[in-house]
This record gives sequence, structure tokens and C-alpha cells, in this order.
Amino acid sequence: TMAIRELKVCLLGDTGVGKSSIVCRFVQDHFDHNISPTIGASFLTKTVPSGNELHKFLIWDTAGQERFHSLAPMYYRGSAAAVIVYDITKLDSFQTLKKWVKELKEHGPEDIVVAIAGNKNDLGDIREVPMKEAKEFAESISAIFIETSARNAINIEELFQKISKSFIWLHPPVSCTSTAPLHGYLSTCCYYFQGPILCYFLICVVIMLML
Ligand SMILES: Nc1nc2c(ncn2[C@@H]2O[C@H](COP(=O)(O)OP(=O)(O)OP(=O)(O)O)[C@@H](O)[C@H]2O)c(=O)[nH]1
Repeated sequence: TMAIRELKVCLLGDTGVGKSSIVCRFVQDHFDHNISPTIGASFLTKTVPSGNELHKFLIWDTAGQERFHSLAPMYYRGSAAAVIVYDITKLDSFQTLKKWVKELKEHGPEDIVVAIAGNKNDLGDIREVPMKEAKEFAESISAIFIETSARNAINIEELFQKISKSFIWLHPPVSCTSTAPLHGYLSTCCYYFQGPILCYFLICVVIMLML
């Protein structure tokens, strides 16, 4: 039996950028051209294997319309990760994304994993946001960056895999911290190598390096 860990994730971003479509593609592998704008927020879950554990994503898809803005803190508070989505064909939506980054920095959880998703990358011919600019912005705030297409199922699973990996990095599994008398990055390394012998070998190497 694999250990299950729950990851609360919220999606933020301008109306119409494709937040609900990304969640729908991820959870149901389905795309709807006539999807309606979200009212308030919606909640979906999906469990996926990650390393030797299972991650159950508890996904809060928020409404992008301005009249719902004041509800957002209810969803990003207590989230392990926030996916901030913009539409690569709408420069305005990239400005909105920057406002979300600022709001999260000021009012969001301190160790929240931030992922920036440039959606609708199937519409490259009418692109308004250069990939390089968005990528550099993401790097400047140490965020995950990926361009997606909910419509063509491009990079949707990868987006959530990247979040899983960052989450493991920040919160190493308990199983590993209990076999090794070390915490943090080293136990995460042990987790990736998945063997107590390698664990102790790594610890020996670290101790030798410190001497
Ligand atoms: N071409 C293309 N269209 C997309 C893509 N993702 C979503 N759309 C379309 O964009 C429109 C808005 O999608 P939604 O998923 O409702 O956007 P949202 O961000 O959830 O909007 P709110 O609920 O108002 O916040 C719909 O017509 C979708 O079909 C994509 O990857 N490519």
C-alpha cells in the first residue's frame, strides 16, 4: 500500500484564460468549447502516483471574474500550491497574473508552490505574450513555468507533475525522515534513491565531506 498525501491546489487568473478547462482536461480528460464561466469556485479531486507515494490533488478552481475577487483568499489560504494561469493570446491576462503574484506574496501562505501556466498555446499564431518574457518573470519569482493547451492536452499532466515534485522537495515523505536521522534536502535525496543502504552511504559521504 502506498502512502497518500493530500495537496490542496488553487487555480487563479483572469476570466476566460482556461482555468476550468485545464482542470477538466486533467481530471476528466475532456475539453468543452462552450464551457461556462465559473461562479464562485468549483472543487474537483484527482489522485496520481508520484515516486513511491500517491498525491491526491484537492483542486479549487476559482472564478476569474472581478466580482468574485474577494473570495479568492478563502481558496489560496491553506493551499500547498497555486497555479496562476494566463492566456498567451491576451497581454492583459499576463498583467492580471502579475497582480495575483503580488497578492499571494502579501497574503498567501509563506511556503506556497507557485506555478505559472501560459494556456492556449495551440493559438501560437495570435500570441501576444512572448514565452521568453513569461519564463524570465517566473524565474525571477522562483515559480514553475509551463505553457499548456487544455484544448490539445499539451503539458496538462506535466504541470501537475511539476507541482508534485516541488511539493516533495519542500515536504519530504515521513517514511524517509524516519529511516534517516536527517531532515530536509538529504532525506529528499534518500527518497529519490529509495534505499536505506544508499541513504546511509549518502549520509557517510556528507559526514566525510564535513570532516
Ligand atoms: N484554443 C483554446 N481555447 C481554450 C483553451 N482552454 C480554454 N479555452 C477556451 O477558453 C474559454 C474560457 O475557458 P474557461 O476554462 O471557462 O476559462 P476560466 O479561466 O475557467 O474562466 P472563469 O471561470 O470565468 O474564470 C472557453 O471557450 C474554452 O473553451 C485552450 O487551451 N485552447
